[in-house]
Amino acid sequence: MTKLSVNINKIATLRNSRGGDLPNVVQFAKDVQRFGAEGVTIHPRPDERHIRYQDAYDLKPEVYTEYNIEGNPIDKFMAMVLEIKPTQVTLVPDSVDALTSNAGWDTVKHKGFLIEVIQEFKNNGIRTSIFVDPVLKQIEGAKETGTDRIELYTEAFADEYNLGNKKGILPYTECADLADSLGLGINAGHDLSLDNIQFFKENMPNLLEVSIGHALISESLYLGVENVIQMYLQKLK
Ligand SMILES: CC(=O)[C@@H](O)[C@H](O)COP(=O)(O)O
Ligand SMILES: NCC(=O)COP(=O)(O)O
Repeated sequence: MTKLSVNINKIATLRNSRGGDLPNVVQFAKDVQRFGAEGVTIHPRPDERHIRYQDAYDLKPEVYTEYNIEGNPIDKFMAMVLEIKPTQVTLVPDSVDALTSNAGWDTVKHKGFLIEVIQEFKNNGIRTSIFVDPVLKQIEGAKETGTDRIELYTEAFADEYNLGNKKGILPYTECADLADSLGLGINAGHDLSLDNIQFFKENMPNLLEVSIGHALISESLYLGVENVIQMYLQKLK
């Protein structure tokens, strides 16, 4: 059984575009859980252009499933996560100006830093995960940091799948086998969608959790628009 954690960054991005509180991020988190999502993921960035730090606090009492906070562990991020104490923190090495996450950690180069940060989160009872590319030496490096889990960065898989190349799954299955043998839990995310998720899941038997945002929110718009148009037409009669 693989848990679905819904990344609600896009809801905050839409809200921020008009400055008000529509759509309401906390209400959306409550709704996705009511509809069956098994977790809520947010990824606050230093410039807060998507989800804001205040949202992370506001969500805390409302997320009764798994609360996963992703981000680069700069001081401000660490202080916030240590105060909120979500179920899981996922460490992502984003640069400040990254449009979206675009690389996993170099777990070999940053081993010392990651050991320190992970220890601090674990001492506070927060499960840890590290965002990594599907590269065997990065999985071995992740094991040495003491992390509970890895999150496999799935953009490369999604791109290949889109092009019709199903072999793009192979680095992921190899890394998953290795992670499993090392006792690391396996999460995955980035560009997963209704198109590719079933194939990914079927090939990753030990997949604990996926976090999905961009495609899931876009698909919700496409799949919901007919209903909403009909509702407007009724009111305009
Ligand atoms: C680590 C990861 O792949 C996601 O957190 C992704 O970065 C979503 O963040 P944005 O919605 O800010 O692009
Ligand atoms: N960790 C990945 C995530 O939260 C969502 O990524 P995406 O579906 O928005 O690409």
